[in-house]
Amino acid sequence: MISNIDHIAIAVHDLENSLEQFKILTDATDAQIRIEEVPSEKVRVAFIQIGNSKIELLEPLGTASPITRFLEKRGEGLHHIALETENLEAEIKRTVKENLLPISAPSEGAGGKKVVFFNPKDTGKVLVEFIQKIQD
Ligand SMILES: CC[C@@H](C(=O)O)C(=O)SCCNC(=O)CCNC(=O)[C@H](O)C(C)(C)COP(=O)(O)OP(=O)(O)OC[C@H]1O[C@@H](n2cnc3c(N)ncnc32)[C@H](O)[C@@H]1OP(=O)(O)O
Ligand SMILES: [Co+2]
Repeated sequence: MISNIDHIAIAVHDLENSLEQFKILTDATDAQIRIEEVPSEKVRVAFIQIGNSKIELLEPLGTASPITRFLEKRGEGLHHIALETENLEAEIKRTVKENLLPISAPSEGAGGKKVVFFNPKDTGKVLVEFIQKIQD
């Protein structure tokens, strides 16, 4: 089951600069913000927690990052939405049954959570991430 919109991600050139803007927009305190490097995805990321969801700001780590390519082709802006589930494998099986296949096998995202992406060409030109909830 998809239980929540975990985050909405925005590709940015300069994480600190964009974070300052989004702190003003959201009135977030430092306690709501977490910054992390995710080498497996070649990104540096800032999460701003807002209720049950987050805004994820993505800065590329190096030229091979998918965010580098995105910024070159499309500039800064909305990059993906992430849908949360308690059972990633079950959700992948469910979509595969409907002929909707992920881009690749699940990998490690921010906070060590398992994530998987669907190609925007199959999902209304919007990149969609599934992210597995860590059980409390
Ligand atoms: C922080 C870790 C993790 C988390 O825990 O939340 C993350 O969020 S990591 C985020 C970064 N990682 C990824 O984005 C991985 C998944 N992405 C990919 O596999 C690729 O970027 C892609 C989506 C398959 C595109 O790669 P590629 O085909 O090589 O790029 P092109 O530049 O050739 O684009 C083809 C086509 O797709 C359009 N496109 C690209 N990115 C997006 C996007 N984010 N949203 C919508 N559309 C996108 C691009 O414009 C091209 O379209 P056309 O020009 O019309 O052909
Ligand atoms: Co994400």
